[in-house]
Amino acid sequence: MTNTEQPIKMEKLILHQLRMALKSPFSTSFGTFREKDFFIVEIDDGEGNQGFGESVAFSSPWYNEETVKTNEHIMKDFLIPLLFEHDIYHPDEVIQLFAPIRRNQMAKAAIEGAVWDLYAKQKELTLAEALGGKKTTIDVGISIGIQPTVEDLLEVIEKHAAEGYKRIKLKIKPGWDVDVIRQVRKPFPDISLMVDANSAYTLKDLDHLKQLDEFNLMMIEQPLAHDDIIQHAKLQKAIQTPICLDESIHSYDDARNAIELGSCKIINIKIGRVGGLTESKRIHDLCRANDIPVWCGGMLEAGVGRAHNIALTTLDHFVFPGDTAGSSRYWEEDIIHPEVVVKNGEIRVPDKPGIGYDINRSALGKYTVDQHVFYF
Ligand SMILES: O=C(O)CCC(=O)C1=CC=C[C@@H](O)[C@@H]1C(=O)O
Ligand SMILES: [Mg+2]
Repeated sequence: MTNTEQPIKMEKLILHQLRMALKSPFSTSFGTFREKDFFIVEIDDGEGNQGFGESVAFSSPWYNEETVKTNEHIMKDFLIPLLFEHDIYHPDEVIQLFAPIRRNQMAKAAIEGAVWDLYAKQKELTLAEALGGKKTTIDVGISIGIQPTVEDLLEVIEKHAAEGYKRIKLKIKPGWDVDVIRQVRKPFPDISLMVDANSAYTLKDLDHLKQLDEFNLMMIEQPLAHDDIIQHAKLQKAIQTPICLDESIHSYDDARNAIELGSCKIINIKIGRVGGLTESKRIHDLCRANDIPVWCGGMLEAGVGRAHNIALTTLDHFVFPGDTAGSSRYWEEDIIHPEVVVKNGEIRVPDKPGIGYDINRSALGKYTVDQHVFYF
C-alpha cells in the first residue's frame, strides 16, 4: 500500500433483515423451509456508492452452527465495531481484522462482501475484475430437492434438463439413493449428474455407497459427517466416484488438510461457509495448485448473494457448473434488478461496477422485517 492511498471510505452501515417466501419448499434433515430469513448488509460511502453483502445463515442450525440470530449478535456486537475502529485499504484486510472472532464465517462473509462490492464500485471495477476473474459467462447447474416420488423426480429433471442446465444435482439419503439413481439413469443415461448426501451416511455404509460407482456420477457431495475429513479419506480410497466436500471445508486450512489427506477430489466453495471472498479466492488458488477442481455452491441466496457467487465463479479454476440457478427458481420477485437469468445453462456476467445488479429498493422494502443503522 502506497502512503498516498486513502482507506475505503465508509460512512454508514445498514443491516436489513429480510423474510422472503420460497417459491418451492426446501426440505432438509431439519425439516421443510417455505421462507428464508436473512440479512442484507449495506455500506454507504456518503459519495453515492453503496456496497452490498448477504448472509446465507439459515434460521436454524442444521447446515452449520450459525443462524440468523447468531449472525445478528456477532455482526452487531463484534464485527461492525471492529470495522468501525480500523481503516481498511483493501477488502483482503477484512478477514484479518475479523480473525480474533472465532468462526462465525457467514456473519463475517456478509460484511466482507459489502466491503468488496463497495471497493469495486469506488474503483469502477466489476466485482469479477476486482477478484481477478476473466470469464464473461459462467456455466450453471441446478440442485433438485428430494421429491415425493421417483416419477415426480423424473419430471423435474426433464424440465430442468430441457432448460439447458449444465448439471443436475440430486439429494440422496438412506432409502432414497442407489435404486433412485438407477431409475434416473434409465431415461437419462448421459446427463451430467451428481448427488449431495448432506452427511447422511457413515463408513458403515461404505459397501452400499460403492454401488453408486456404476452410475458415472460427477461426484458424491459430503457423504459423511459435516466436520470430518479423516473418514472421508478412507471412503475416497474405497470408491471410484470423486468425493466433493462442502460442509467440512470452513477455511483454507481445512482445504489444505483435506487435500493432503486425500479426503476429496473436488471442493464446493461457498463464500459464506468459508468466511468471505478473500478466503474463497485463497481456497480456489490452493485447489488450482493441487489440481482439485472447484465449483460454487448455493445457499438459496437472494439476488445479492447470487451476484457474489457469479463474480466468484469467473475465476478460472471454477471448472464445474455451480448451484447458481436463476432468481425465478426461488423468488416471486428478487431484490435485484435485473434478476439473475439463466439461458441454456449459462449466466452472462454483468459488466457494471461491483456486483453489477441494482438493488430493487421497493422489493427490499417489501421483504424487510427489521433494520439497524450504524454510523462510522
Ligand atoms: O442454492 C441452491 O439452489 C442450492 C441449495 C443446496 O443444494 C444446498 C443448500 C444448503 C445445504 C444443502 O441442502 C445444499 C448443499 O449442501 O449444497
Ligand atoms: Mg452440499
